[in-house]
Amino acid sequence: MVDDMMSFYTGNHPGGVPGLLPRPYYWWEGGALMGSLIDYWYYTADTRWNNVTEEGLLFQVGPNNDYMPPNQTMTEGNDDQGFWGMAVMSAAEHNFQNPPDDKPQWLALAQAVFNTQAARWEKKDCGGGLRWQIFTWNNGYNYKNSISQACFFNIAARLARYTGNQSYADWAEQTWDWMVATGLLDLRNYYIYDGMHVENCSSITPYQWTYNTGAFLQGAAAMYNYSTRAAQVETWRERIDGLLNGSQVFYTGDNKNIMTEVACEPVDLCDLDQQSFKAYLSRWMAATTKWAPWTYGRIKPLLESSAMAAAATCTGGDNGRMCGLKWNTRKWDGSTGAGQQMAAMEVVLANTIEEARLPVTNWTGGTSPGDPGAGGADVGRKNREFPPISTAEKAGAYILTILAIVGLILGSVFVLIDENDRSSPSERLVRLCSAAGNWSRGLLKLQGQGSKNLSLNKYRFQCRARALHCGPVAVYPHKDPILGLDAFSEALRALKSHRLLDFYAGRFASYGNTHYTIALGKRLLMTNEVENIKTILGTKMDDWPIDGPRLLATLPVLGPDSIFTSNGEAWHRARALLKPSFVRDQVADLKCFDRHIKDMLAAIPDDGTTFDIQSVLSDMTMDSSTDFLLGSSTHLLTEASPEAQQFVKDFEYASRESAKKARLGPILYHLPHRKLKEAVRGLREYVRFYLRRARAEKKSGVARERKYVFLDELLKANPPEDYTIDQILSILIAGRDTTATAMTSAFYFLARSPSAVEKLREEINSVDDENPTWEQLKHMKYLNNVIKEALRLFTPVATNSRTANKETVLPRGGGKDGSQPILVPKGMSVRWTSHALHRKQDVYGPDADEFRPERWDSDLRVSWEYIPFSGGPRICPGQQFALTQIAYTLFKFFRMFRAIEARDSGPLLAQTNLTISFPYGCLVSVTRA
Ligand code: HEM
Repeated sequence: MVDDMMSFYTGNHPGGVPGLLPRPYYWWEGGALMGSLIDYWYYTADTRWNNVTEEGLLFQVGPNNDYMPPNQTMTEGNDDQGFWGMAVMSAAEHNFQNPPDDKPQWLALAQAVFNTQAARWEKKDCGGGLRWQIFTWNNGYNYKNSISQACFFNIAARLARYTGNQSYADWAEQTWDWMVATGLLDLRNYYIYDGMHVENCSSITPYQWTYNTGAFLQGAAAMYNYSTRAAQVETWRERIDGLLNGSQVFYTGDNKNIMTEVACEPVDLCDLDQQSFKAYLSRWMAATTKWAPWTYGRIKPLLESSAMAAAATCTGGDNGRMCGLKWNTRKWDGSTGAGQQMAAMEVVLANTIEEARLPVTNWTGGTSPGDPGAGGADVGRKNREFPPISTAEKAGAYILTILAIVGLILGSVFVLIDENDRSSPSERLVRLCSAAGNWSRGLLKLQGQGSKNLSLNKYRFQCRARALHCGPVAVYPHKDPILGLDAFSEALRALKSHRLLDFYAGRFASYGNTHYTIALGKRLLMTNEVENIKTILGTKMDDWPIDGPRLLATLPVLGPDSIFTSNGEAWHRARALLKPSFVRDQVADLKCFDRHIKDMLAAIPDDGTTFDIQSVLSDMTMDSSTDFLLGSSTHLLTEASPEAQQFVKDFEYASRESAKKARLGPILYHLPHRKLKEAVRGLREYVRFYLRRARAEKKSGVARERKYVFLDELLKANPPEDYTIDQILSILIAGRDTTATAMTSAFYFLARSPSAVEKLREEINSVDDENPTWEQLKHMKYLNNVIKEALRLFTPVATNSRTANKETVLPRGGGKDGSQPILVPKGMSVRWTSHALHRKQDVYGPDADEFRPERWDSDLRVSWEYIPFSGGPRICPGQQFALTQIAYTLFKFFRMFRAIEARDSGPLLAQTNLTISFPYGCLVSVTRA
């Protein structure tokens, strides 16, 4: 096992650096590996690796013999230094071969680490503790994490035991007390949480790692062993038992006895660092039994079951012996690494702890010379020795400066790049991304590299995700490392060429059903997962209000109080007001509609001339909508008044421009748009005129020509005038273009499918009445299949979005394969495309892109996989109204015409605004029956 572990080590190869694991492993893990080598020798007495170990431990001490080598200070944290300190402490305790006299000695090195860290104890923020990072300029300086305290506590306690010096014990006590006082160590369950930012000491990052518990456990055992006063002995005994109770959280499996890195293993998100953590819990649990012997009966069975499970995973790699990460699967999980090998080896060796020697002290055979004053210089804490800055780094720094300014212009962030800041471009990049928050790079890059040496501040979210066992999606569909410019310009090109829906579909195919994308420097989560859409629209609707892009696209026209733009109470009020107006009587009243159909049919050339059917259908839906809503049609198909023509012009302009504005993003969105404002004012005044007329007629008791007018129904509740206008315009926006698009796409497909037309006509002609009733239409199966299929393939609301109003979880998209839950941060907008959803081959079969109305005759069962009218509480209230109109139009059309022929070739391109429309129309010709 040791040889397999050492197959990752290159420090003893020609050109290798002693003590270091090769990149991408961090420096600290070299120290941890040295600790494993000392353990290996301690348990087995095999000395083969001792010289390599000694060489590695001595090579990394740095010029002041305190494990602060200048080339590591860029990222060195107290915990990193601590791991080297604990390794040399083990060397002293096990009487590992002592270095030559002219070299620093193990115990003195451990004391140097302790001294430098004790000097860093800082009371100002959070009342004490060590910061994670040592240097003010490093990310993570403002974070106080448990592992930094754990390493310090562990070394202090062991030094107290080894040297008998009470001042070490005092520091250990103080560290323990501070951990408890801050809540990082929760005495109710002895859970140890990750850490906290000094800006808010009460906001604790709540995930738990095995190594924190392990380091405190062994330290507590050292304190127990060191203590002489009965009360103190009893206190530490209690604490050890408490920590052992708390450690139970790390054991999973049927019998809860297999060690597991629970914050990352189940979701396949353990980074390179975390892959090794179980090595340390194993190491320190075993060591605990030496100083707190009563724990043996409890610890040994856990080590045994874990070792057996770990060994069962060691069947991988080219040699068939490499160990995996997930012990509780009892088979190799396909992963290999130094961490996996260290962990498996340590847990197996730990099982022989009973036979192993007791660690020594100064009085019980310890031979390592100490130096209580070592490490006092603590160089680097205030001054850093910089590696020379290269030309490439300078160039990188300039680029990043420019990008930072671009970030400001785009309204995202500005990262001040200080002339004296000598950090490398990649460090700056990381800082830029972290400050940007919304920018893509932060989470992604660091997730790949392991985030240990980088600020947890920027990973707070990722860490939360781990803690909650829901991994972030790992795929970012842009190549540009910073702004995602190429993805953005590709999307813009697709939008301009009316292929945005294909572009989205391509992204889903390439990057999975849930992935992040970039729009104007802001991250946006794309999802095509049925479960996620159901959660957003249904089960967790309250977490997902209309906001972000979806809101911006309608706000200029509708204002914040309409049914289409409001949320919460305001939305409930608007919905309650409108819902009764969608009554069955009105839906089934086809008389109002019949008039406009007749106008439309009369406007169609029946001499074989090519015409754009979308145009006549749009006119018809505007005429019928205004008639139904206001009691007065625009009569676009016959003799529209100049006011009506202006109204329609304003309506179309305002819809188009507000959609465009939404695409500019939240900053540029606020630029004034005078023409849009004027168009909106015109729209509202037009509706206001009819509203006042309806009020006046109501007052004077003038009878309506038609029995049902939507406005009359609304006025029964006597809402304020502008509020009523908001709602009327909402329905116009919601109902007009959607219905026109649904009809256009039905004709588009029928014009290309003579057999479907034949079948449809057969069904239509089987009805005796010229004017079918609502019930008759409902019973026409093929007709309804045609409509369903058209709504599937070109669903009018092709994309939609919502924005999380709190940190929340979606069921799918996290983890390596996207099958795990995913944590979504507050403020993140999530977009789905019903267009892509409706064409999923796993739901609709390999011919999902084809128009085949018959598919609805089969046993195709869909629920959230088919959502042309959305779903959940905000489901379209106009659904029956729209379906009836479409069915009636098709019925009347095919009673009059026996054939429809496509007069354009090429794919049907879609312009994507709030609803889709066909930018080049839909050219057809017809033949009279
Ligand atoms: C084929 C035609 C139609 C389709 C495909 C359709 C689709 C939709 C969709 C997908 C939504 C949800 C939008 C969102 O939550 O962001 C919606 C909402 C809505 N639709 Fe429709 N719709 C159609 C016709 C109509 C008609 C004819 C009316 C009214 C006469 C109407 C009134 C509404 C209203 C008021 C809402 C907002 C509901 C709410 O937020 O509570 N729709 N529609």
